Amino acid sequence: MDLHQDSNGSADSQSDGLINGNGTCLPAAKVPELTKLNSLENASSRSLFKIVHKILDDTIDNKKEDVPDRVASVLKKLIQMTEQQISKQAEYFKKQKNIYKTREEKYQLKFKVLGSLVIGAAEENELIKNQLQLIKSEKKKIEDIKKLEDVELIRLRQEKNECNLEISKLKQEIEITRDTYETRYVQLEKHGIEVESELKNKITDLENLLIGSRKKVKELEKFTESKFLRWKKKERGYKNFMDFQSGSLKELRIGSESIKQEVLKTQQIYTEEINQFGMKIQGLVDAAQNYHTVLTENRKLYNEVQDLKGNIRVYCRIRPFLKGQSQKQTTIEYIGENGELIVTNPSKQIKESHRLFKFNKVFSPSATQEDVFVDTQPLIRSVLDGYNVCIFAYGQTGSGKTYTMTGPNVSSPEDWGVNYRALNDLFHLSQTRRSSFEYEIGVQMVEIYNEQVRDLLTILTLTFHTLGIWNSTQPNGLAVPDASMHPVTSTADVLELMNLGLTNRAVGATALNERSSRSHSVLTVHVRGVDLETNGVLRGNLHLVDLAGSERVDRSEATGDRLREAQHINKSLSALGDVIFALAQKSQHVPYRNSKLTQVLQSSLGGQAKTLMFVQLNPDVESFSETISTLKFAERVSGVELGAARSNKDARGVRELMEQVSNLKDALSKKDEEMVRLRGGKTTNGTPPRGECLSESSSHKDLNDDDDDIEILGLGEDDSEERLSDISDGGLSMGTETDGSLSSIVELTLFPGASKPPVEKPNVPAKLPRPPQKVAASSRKPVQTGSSSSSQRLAAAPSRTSLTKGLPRVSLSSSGKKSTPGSSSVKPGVRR
Ligand SMILES: Nc1ncnc2c1ncn2[C@@H]1O[C@H](COP(=O)(O)OP(=O)(O)OP(=O)(O)O)[C@@H](O)[C@H]1O
Repeated sequence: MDLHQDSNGSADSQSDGLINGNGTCLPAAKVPELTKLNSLENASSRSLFKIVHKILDDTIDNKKEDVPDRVASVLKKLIQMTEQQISKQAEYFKKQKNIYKTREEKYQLKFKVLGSLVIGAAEENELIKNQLQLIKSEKKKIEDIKKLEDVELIRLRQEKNECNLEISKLKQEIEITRDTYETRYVQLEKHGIEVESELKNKITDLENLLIGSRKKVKELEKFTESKFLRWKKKERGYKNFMDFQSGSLKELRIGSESIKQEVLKTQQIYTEEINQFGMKIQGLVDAAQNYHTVLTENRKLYNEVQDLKGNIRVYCRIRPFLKGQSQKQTTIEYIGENGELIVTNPSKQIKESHRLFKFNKVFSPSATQEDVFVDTQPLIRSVLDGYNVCIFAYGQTGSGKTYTMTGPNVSSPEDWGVNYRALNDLFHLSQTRRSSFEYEIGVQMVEIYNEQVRDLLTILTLTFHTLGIWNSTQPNGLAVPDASMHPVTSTADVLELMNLGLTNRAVGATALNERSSRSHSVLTVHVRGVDLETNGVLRGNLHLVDLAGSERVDRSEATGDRLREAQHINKSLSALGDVIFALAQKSQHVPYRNSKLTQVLQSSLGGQAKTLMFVQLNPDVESFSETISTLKFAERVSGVELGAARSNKDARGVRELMEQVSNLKDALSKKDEEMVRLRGGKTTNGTPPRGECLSESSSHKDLNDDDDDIEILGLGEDDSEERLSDISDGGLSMGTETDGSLSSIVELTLFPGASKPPVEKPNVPAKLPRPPQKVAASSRKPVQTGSSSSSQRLAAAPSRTSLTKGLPRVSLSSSGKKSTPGSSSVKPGVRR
């Protein structure tokens, strides 16, 4: 606030006077009095300033000396007032500030309220707008309806007019109709009166009739009553009859109850008996199980004996249908676990279409390379013990010979055939024996093509060098010394060499098989072992032979070179058959020299070697006749005994083996006795149990197994023997062929486990297949069957039959040179 203003806010004093406390201006002459202290108290600041100015002016003008005290007091007062005013002003400002603050807050609140009010108002506004919109649309609709109603109203009005017109018309019509009806009514009334009188007459007539009818009803009631009484009588009679019937029914029930009790008793007795019977059967099952164990052991022993006797083993392998052949019909009807095989020609449902063969083993199409090798392994391993072993694959083109011997894919060990697996196994075994033996293994591989021997392990040149063959008595035991010998120490070496060999192998094309091998390939593994303890040397060699296809020449449609090839192949296969046969006959002369193949294999086909033949079959029905001739050949081979295999070491070993043979024979006879005991002792006709017979001829074991099976099925001894004897009529053959009608019987009798139910045939054949061993065995005694005709037939059986019966004939005629006399036939029971 301006200092020139007093506390009451009065106006400025005049320039020449002072303003007093009431706001009036003081004259300048009174100033000195006012400056006295008590009067200054109430002076305003403006007047004080004026006083100060006056004093100062006076002082300047008059130069008075008492001025300073008064001035000082005035100034002091002035300052105090100024201070008070300032503090008042400050307080006033503070208050004002607080007031403003509260006002501001209030206003802010109001602002907020107003803001929310504004938002609410806006929303409301929006709603109202919407409602307005709705009302507008509603209004429009109502207006539309109203328009429609107006139109309707006009239409109704028109209708009303029309109706009015109609009504007036109708009214006129009604008037007319009423008049006509009235006249009609009068007429009808007249008529009614006439009819009434008529009806009254009729009613009196009817009443008379009713009286008559009532009379009749009464009569009828009397008649019905008498009938009812009669029926009642009858009912009583029936009731008596029913009572009698129910009485007898009760009696029947009691009777049936007692029968039931009896049946229950009988059932109980039966159950007990069945339980006892079950226990007996259990005993029989146990016995049968033991019997089977004994059978298995016997079979093992038999195999060992057969091994020692030197029987040529025959394994039959059936190849599966190739891709794209799945729709083809198969000729294989049955594959038994014990080497039985039934082939049939499904396209010809004739009697002879079923044929049974029996070999050491039959591998089904699903058999793996490993399965095949596992059964071959023991034979291969004996090479390390100094034995000569020959394994060859025989069969028509495309039947799987190369698959079995070599395998389809060398790079995959699972596909390896017998060749690779054999060498692999030999390496493995020689390693495990290295502490007691030191082995050297060498490999030769030759091919016999058109009767020329060629080395397959030299680098291929355009012209093959034909090699000479030495006989096996050469000091080094090599049949083809000129063929390169390759020492091998690992499977990798073998793989490398055989790859070279396979590349070099001559492959020709025929109509039957594009890849058909038209040559025999012979892989020979030579093993030389030194016993580190005794320094004794043993030598063994293994011939692994993949023969060329055995099919007939006419079928392959070959001409020219191919015909010549086929003739050579057939000639060598015939020669192989002849050699095997001569060995079986113990002939003085064995015709090794008839073919290069037999010359090469000489050391492994002799009496001291172990021989295994894989018979390969194509299951395709088109190959049926080839299959049969292959199987016939194999069947003949399977019965051939070459004599005990001998190890190529000192004689001590042979003696040991002979001892082993007699020990095995003893063990076998014991087993036979045990088996007879299990089967229930002696036979009914007093003959010694067959086991005793068989113990004398242990090589009959397979047949014996069959006999046992027959007996289990309840066929009489005599009967079965007769049949078995009859079979030998077949001559040489190891008697395993049979006709079509036999198949079911064969299944039932030889393979009781076969699931196929036997089909009843009208003519049961008198022959049963006879496994080869029985016929071929030298020590076989004629079986006492009580049927003289069968034994006569056995005696009268042809003495010799060609071993090469199943072989193609073209080569024989074309070569013009047949095997040595005696080699073309075989005795039915090969005697030793
Ligand atoms: N067990 C099998 N499993 C699968 N395929 C097989 C079997 N056996 C043979 N094959 C196939 O059948 C075909 C013919 O087989 P392979 O060449 O071994 O017959 P082959 O008898 O050696 O014929 P060739 O007389 O011409 O030498 C081949 O494609 C082969 O892979």
